[in-house]
Amino acid sequence: MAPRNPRVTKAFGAMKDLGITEDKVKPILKSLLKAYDKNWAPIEEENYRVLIEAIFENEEAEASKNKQMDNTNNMNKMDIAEREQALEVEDLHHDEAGRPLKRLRLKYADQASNSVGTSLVKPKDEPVELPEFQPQEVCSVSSIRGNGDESLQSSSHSLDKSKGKQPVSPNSFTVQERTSNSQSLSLDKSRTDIPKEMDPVIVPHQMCSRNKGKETLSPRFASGEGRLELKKSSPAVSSQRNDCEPKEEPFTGDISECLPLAVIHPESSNAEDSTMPKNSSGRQNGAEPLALEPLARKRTNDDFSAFSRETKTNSDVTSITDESTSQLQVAASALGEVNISVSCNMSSLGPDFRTPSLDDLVKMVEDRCLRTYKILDKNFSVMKIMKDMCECFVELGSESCHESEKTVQVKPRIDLLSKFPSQDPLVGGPMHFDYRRVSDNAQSDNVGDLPKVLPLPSPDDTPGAEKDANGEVNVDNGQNELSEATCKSLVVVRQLEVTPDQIQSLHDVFDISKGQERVKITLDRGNIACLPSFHYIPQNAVFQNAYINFSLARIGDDNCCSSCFGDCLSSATPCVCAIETGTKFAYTSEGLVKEEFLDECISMNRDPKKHCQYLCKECPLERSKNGDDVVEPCKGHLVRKFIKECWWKCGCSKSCGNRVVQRGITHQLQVFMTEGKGWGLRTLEDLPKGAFVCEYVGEILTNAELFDRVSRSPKGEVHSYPVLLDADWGCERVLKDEEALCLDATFYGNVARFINHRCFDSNMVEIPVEIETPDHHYYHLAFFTTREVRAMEELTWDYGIDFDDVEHPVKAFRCHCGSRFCRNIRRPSSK
Ligand SMILES: C[S@@+](CC[C@H](N)C(=O)[O-])C[C@H]1O[C@@H](n2cnc3c(N)ncnc32)[C@H](O)[C@@H]1O
Repeated sequence: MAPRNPRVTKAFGAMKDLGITEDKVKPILKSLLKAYDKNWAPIEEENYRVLIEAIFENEEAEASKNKQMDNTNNMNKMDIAEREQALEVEDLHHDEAGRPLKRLRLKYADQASNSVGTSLVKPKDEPVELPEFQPQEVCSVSSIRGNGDESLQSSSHSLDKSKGKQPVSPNSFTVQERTSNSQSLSLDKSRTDIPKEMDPVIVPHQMCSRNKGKETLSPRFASGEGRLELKKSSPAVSSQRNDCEPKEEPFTGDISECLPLAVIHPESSNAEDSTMPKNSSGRQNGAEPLALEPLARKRTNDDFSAFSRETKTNSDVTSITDESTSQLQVAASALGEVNISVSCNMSSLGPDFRTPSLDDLVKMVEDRCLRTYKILDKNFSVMKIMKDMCECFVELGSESCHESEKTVQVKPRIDLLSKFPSQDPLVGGPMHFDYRRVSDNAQSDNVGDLPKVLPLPSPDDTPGAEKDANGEVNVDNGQNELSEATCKSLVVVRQLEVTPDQIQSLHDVFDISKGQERVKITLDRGNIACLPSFHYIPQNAVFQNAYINFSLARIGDDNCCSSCFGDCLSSATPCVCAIETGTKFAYTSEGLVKEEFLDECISMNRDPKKHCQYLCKECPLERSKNGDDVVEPCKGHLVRKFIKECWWKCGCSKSCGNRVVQRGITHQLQVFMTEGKGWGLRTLEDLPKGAFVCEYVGEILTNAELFDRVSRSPKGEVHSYPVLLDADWGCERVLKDEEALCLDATFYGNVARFINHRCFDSNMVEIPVEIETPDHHYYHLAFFTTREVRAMEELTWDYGIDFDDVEHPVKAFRCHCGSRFCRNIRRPSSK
């Protein structure tokens, strides 16, 4: 076992003198060291005052939690008299038999109430009586916020602002609320109805006063978890003026402090803060000069979707004191330093823990990712993911200034090893990835505008610039301490000409469905910036005029199996929902389309001429081509075989085997770049014949809307191939414009928008599926495999495109399907 760090020993000794055991001290000390970036000085100051306070707060938070639980349990059982009696006994017990920590704490707290933890925020309207040792300043209360426009409630305004260094008292703590609620919250400790996920995070305010005039790093103690995290009081994060922020004192530019100037907390960066004045460029005005652009910009759901997914959901954050074990923070300084920090709960680390080597760590993570996430690319790299994160952060943050900046130097760096010497058994800590942002702009004196940027000659000219094996330029001009990294460095030099479309795409690498499908839909790693911009929707949505009637009243008894229960497929006689498919269900119990039915569908699609075609009296397609003047005769629409699935009004269960398409995508799919056809879709797993892959989802347009849209679209705008829902068009009556429907996935769509066409022998066939409507006017278009499809095979369907129809508003492409039956190849070149 390595010798223990003497400072650790000393700290344990000092705590032992106070009757605090090592096992209580250890997690707190570890967290503090992490919070202070291994700077012992503030911890050792004033005979470990910070440490003692943090231990007290942990104790109290735990006791408070237990007490609340006990009270809730007891209250349910006792009548009022018993409650009063019990409270008296409890008070007595607390007074007489308080634990050493509690007694110590009371020495400071002449106002301490009976209820544990009353040191927390007082209600706004109650004046706070301060003990004489009330601290000079109080950190603002900040909050992990949801996407709403929640405002923050701070108690700080009601507290004394008198100067002078004071010992920390129970009343000197404020509470950070983490909430996903859209309501403002003022946490009153007397309340027992505080939801668990709003467990307070306690901030020893002295950290603020100590750092007055500089950016403040407040260690936040997540009660009950023995965890601290660094938190900067920034207006971009806390929407109320921070009382401990430097109001008069400008930023010193003291890089040695190396404090984050802005922090994006998971799901917290709804930076458009109505309480903060803005200058004409939309940035925050006022005395806080250091908030970075990325935080001053309005955050959209899409913008941060990748971060959100990779970080935490609101509920994750709010349940921090329970199951949550990790948190991601991104911090940026005005000097262009960005620090991505992952905090993990290390409470289970034993005393023998040794910091592993960086190479071992990276290797292990990569192995795990390859196994766990079915990543098939053996070149997958953790460093690449971290680099991507840095790039995304830069690109997001640089949106407003990208015109004036030519290059960005991204330099993620893992300094885990150099920062955490292995001989200190207590110190684990976050991985830091640092990068510098550099432009050819002159250095700005106005720190309130943009982060300062350093002039950068072309990377190749930069003194100390070296090209690594990948041709990436690694710059070290010796001007900053961070560039003296002894660890691995990655440098990427890239143009900042990134459009918002590309930014959105960058966010979708890990799941282009943004969590809206049951499975993740990944994007192949290559060329991620080129993915077309579109909104992922998992279900069709009406664009504007389409007439679709979903009402339950339309589903009569003869359209649903209300007397069924359980699984319709297992009943002896098929129910009414099977009538559509000839009183036989279309699906097998494995959820596959039955072979016989499937083969018929394939055959009809492959040779429509051979099969029956409807002819409309007045074809909506021709009508939209030619207007109302001369409507050409209908060229025919394929007669289609429908599947009818059970639905809400049916009596069967949700897991009934006659519900396949409505359950959504279940197989692992990936969008990838094909040769000659743009993006395509492939399966990452073997699929049997008849398997449901996905449905074609898009905007439901009227046929007229589609043609109007296509004709107005700028030249060169690529439309994903729209589909007509024309199965019903051949019915007796003439369809009105709003009744002739189609689907367009160009702007809103699902993964099907990436499926390419293959003439004749495609491995998927589209089958119309009736779910929530009793007729064929509106339906779902679902793709099923026509044969076994091996993992990594591209998925294709035959668009039914007539390459000779030059009048079709959606222009045909030059087909590169590669099929030996390709209809486009046979087309005479003159056409
Ligand atoms: C539904 S999208 C498919 C996804 C598309 N490849 C992309 O990159 O977004 C249809 C478009 O893909 C292209 N495409 C599809 N199948 C093709 C094929 N067999 N040969 C050439 N281009 C094809 C055409 O540009 C077509 O308009």
